[in-house]
Amino acid sequence: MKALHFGAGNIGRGFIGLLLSQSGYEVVFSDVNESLVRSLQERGSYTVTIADENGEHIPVHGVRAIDGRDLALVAEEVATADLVTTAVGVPILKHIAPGIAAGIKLRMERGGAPLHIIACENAIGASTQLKEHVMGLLSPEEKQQAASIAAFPDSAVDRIVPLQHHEDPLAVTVEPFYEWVINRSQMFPGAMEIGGVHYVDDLIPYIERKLFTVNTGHCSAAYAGYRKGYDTIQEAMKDEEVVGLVAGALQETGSMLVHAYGFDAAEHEAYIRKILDRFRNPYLRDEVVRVGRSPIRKLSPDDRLVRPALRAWEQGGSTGHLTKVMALALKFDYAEDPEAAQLQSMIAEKGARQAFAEVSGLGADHELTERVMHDYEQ
Ligand SMILES: NC(=O)c1ccc[n+]([C@@H]2O[C@H](COP(=O)([O-])OP(=O)(O)OC[C@H]3O[C@@H](n4cnc5c(N)ncnc54)[C@H](O)[C@@H]3O)[C@@H](O)[C@H]2O)c1
Ligand SMILES: O=P(O)(O)OC[C@@H](O)[C@@H](O)[C@H](O)[C@H](O)CO
Repeated sequence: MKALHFGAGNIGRGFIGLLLSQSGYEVVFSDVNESLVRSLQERGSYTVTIADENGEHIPVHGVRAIDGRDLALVAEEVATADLVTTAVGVPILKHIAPGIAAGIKLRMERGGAPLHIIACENAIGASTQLKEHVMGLLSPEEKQQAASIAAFPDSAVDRIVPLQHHEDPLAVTVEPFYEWVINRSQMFPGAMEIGGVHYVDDLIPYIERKLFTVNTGHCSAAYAGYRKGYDTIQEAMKDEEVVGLVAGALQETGSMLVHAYGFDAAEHEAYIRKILDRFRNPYLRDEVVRVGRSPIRKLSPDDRLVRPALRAWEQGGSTGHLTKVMALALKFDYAEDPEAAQLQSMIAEKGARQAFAEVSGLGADHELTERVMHDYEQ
């Protein structure tokens, strides 16, 4: 069995590639980073280290890599794969769509077997977004035929993999915890399941619980930590003021999630506590600028801040910590992050209120915008 995985970066090598290899797949990475592709081609293996007291090294053997810019090569791999996965970042999905569309066409010409294409990105409905990009490149007839040969089940992935700073460019250190949940109801019936993956019939509660707890909490620590001059999440989580903000934001999203999905309140509390401990993992060094990266995406309507805050507000719940985090996101002026730079230019040009209204999709005079602006001024 062969899995083609787009994105040989941190989560690609440290989570998806590792798990697929352990499940018996030959893993082929497609990436546009030339030196990364060359190293993988030369070595055909890499090592994942688990960030805990044992520091286990897990070798991943028998991997291949291809240049993601070579459309014909990508299409050939898609046409002959048993599974396609991605971890490239949501904005990149449209750029990998042409190779996938060309591969599906080849597969249809050759009468190939049905294929699952799974985006492992931090977003609600990422595979569905990828499907729209891919289908947009096919003719109406091809689209109809493609529906019976390619399915795009949505998924939720959870494993903290920081930026890597090793001498070995392929080495990757990951936290021990991992969770990969896939929406079975979007799969072809009777399809083979991947070992170590949790399959569910309704993904929405899982992806929202993950995104609005792990990622809301994570970016709260990042934006507060950045403001206070900390380099890492681990340093920020030693500051009681930061922890108070993170925990407060997670109480707000937690009440909203328990109310919306009927999660057991005590179990959700335990889930939050475990996540706070994961952020504190002393064997990891996770930079605040990675976790806070792309603040425009993180402040967008369906992402980890605006969506849970709006839903909590609609339910009559508290949002005071979430609005503070959004104000801190507006203050994330890390010049090397292109979205942070763009957001700061928007703020300089139009003012913070208008910039926030545009990126969040909330009106300039929405009550939540008022609260964010109040926190921003403070
Ligand atoms: N790192 C984490 O802790 C983590 C955890 C869960 C989910 N995610 C999600 O996984 C995705 C990737 O995150 P990451 O931290 O691994 O980032 P990363 O930057 O380490 O990896 C992304 C990889 O995609 C490659 N890429 C870019 N354009 C490409 C293209 N056109 N074709 C093929 N490859 C291309 C890059 O060269 C890079 O190697 C993001 O959506 C992120 O939100 C990350
Ligand atoms: O990848 P992003 O930019 O959406 O979010 C940054 C981190 O919060 C994220 O990568 C987490 O480490 C990951 O989602 C944990 O599962």
